[in-house]
Amino acid sequence: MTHSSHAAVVTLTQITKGFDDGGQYHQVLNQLNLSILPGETVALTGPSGSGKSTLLNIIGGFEQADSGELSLLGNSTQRWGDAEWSAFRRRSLGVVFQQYNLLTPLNVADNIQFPLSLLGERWNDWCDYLVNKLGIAELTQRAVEQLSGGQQQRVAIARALAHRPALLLADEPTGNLDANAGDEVMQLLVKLAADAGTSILMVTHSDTAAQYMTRRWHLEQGKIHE
Ligand SMILES: Nc1ncnc2c1ncn2[C@@H]1O[C@H](COP(=O)(O)OP(=O)(O)OP(=O)(O)O)[C@@H](O)[C@H]1O
Repeated sequence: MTHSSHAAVVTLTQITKGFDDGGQYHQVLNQLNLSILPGETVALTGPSGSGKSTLLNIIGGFEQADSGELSLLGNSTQRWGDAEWSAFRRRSLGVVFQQYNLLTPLNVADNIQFPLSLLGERWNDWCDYLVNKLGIAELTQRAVEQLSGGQQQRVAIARALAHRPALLLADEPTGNLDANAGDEVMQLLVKLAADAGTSILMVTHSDTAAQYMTRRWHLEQGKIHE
């Protein structure tokens, strides 16, 4: 896999996806042509059921489009098998969900180190920077289930950015937080992703959260309106 710093992080060409809905074909994504450049941040909005999660899942390789082409970091994914997808996710992808999905038997530091350990790397200065900025430096030895929701989401952000991925996929990252905690998390997410050179694609129902991104894709009836 080559990695050109000038290539788009994500390029979708004529991406189409539908599902069988009780014998009827229901088209969710209709010939989408989109790209995300290095460092760009995009809010993905749209009504419930419009296909936002489906689009995120296709970009992360968790679901396959019916037709069209997906390129990541300038590489067509058409012929990728499990090994190429794993390598891409390990090296170049971070994810943050509404449910924090932390590894509960592990403490904070081990959660943050986890993506690095998959790359044969260790805790480093960037990890120190992340936990300091996120205000969780004092919590690194704590079990994650002892933390508040806002604290757990900060740990999830540190884990998602620990390996400075090219792309962060976020699905309602502030969905479980109150307005103040949500604003704080969004500010930190945007700042730290910028420091890491990470592009963001974030699904959200929240206008407030969407405003933190520089672009907005509104998905409705299979099409994106920007
Ligand atoms: N595996 C599947 N099999 C059948 N239908 C599916 C499948 N996955 C998604 N769908 C359908 O595709 C449509 C889009 O679903 P998706 O979850 O992507 O929407 P969404 O915009 O993320 O919704 P929400 O905002 O409610 O999370 C929905 O009508 C859903 O029922």
